[in-house]
Amino acid sequence: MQTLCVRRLWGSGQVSRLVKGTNINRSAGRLQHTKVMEDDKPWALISGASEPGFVENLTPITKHFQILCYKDFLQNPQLHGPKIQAMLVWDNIPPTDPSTLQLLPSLKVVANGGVGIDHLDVPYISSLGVKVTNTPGVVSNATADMAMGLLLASARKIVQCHQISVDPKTTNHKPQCLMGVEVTGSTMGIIGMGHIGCKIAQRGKGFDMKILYHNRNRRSVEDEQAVGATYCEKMDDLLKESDFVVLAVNLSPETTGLIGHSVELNLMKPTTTLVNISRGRVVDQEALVKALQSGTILAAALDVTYPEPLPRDHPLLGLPNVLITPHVGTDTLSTCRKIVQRMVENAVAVLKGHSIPNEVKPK
Ligand SMILES: O=C(O)[C@H](O)CO
Repeated sequence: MQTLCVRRLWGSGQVSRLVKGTNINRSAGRLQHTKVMEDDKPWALISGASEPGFVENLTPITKHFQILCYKDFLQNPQLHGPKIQAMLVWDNIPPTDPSTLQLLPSLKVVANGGVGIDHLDVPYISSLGVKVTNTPGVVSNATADMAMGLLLASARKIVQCHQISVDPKTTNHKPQCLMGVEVTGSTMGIIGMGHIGCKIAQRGKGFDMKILYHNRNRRSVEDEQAVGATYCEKMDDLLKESDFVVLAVNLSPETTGLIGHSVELNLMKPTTTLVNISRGRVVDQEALVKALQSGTILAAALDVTYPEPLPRDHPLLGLPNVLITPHVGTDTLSTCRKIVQRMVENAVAVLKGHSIPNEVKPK
């Protein structure tokens, strides 16, 4: 039996009626859960692993779109075809493989929620005449906060401190192994000085840190002064000097495996902590495991890995000097609201032929 489950429009309370032109037989008597507005709003397909309704409830998407979740779309071939004009990509889960795109002949925009678009094949999507957009800027503060959170938590062993504090079997609440690393006055090397990198630098300044950075292109002197960061033309110099190396680059063919064993990890000091809030593949993970096991570097604090999540038997999970979070850099309610808002603005701009706030062009 086929079940139709177009997402319920929150608060609408309206009589069910399918948008005209959608070829679904109402007489099947399975539409009692389907609330669809009686208007001509374009349909948007939404991907993601969040709980049903999560994204739609962050901001009033339904003012602009009739929303259809990807699972429902897959299960209901009646919904394939020309209705859907926008795809809203959430959680970096992109249903943009060629076979899915074939089912969406009227698609005009793939609007990504987030700045990283490494999960999208932009040249291919663009070759179909479909625009791609992302949400830079709005993610930066939350991601920079997370970088500092990971850095501090790793340096001051906050997770271990918590575990010992709540362990009913503990007799020694302040063992020496909880001794931390001083953050104030240390040196932070930021690789990737885009919007997020700059925000991390500003935060580092608040901790009286010396800030070094390496970037494809040197920032202007004004930018450097504004964030108080010193440029290292050679990444090696940054790696040798930093107490905390923070990765804030986009994932691209040039940055894949940027931090590997034979050179980069070996250049770091045995007292250095690696913080990654960019993408897991920027680091050669096997090399990282070896470097952490052998004491080549002190610790790693990772919001991103590959894959995500790691298999439960992955060696990184068993190391005492690793702190891992599940790619939550942008996950605050207010930032997620801003992301969805921007996704929608981008998608609406494409459909209305207006200037697009954040178009991503194929390289
Ligand atoms: O790219 C981003 O903005 C975040 O990692 C969320 O995907």
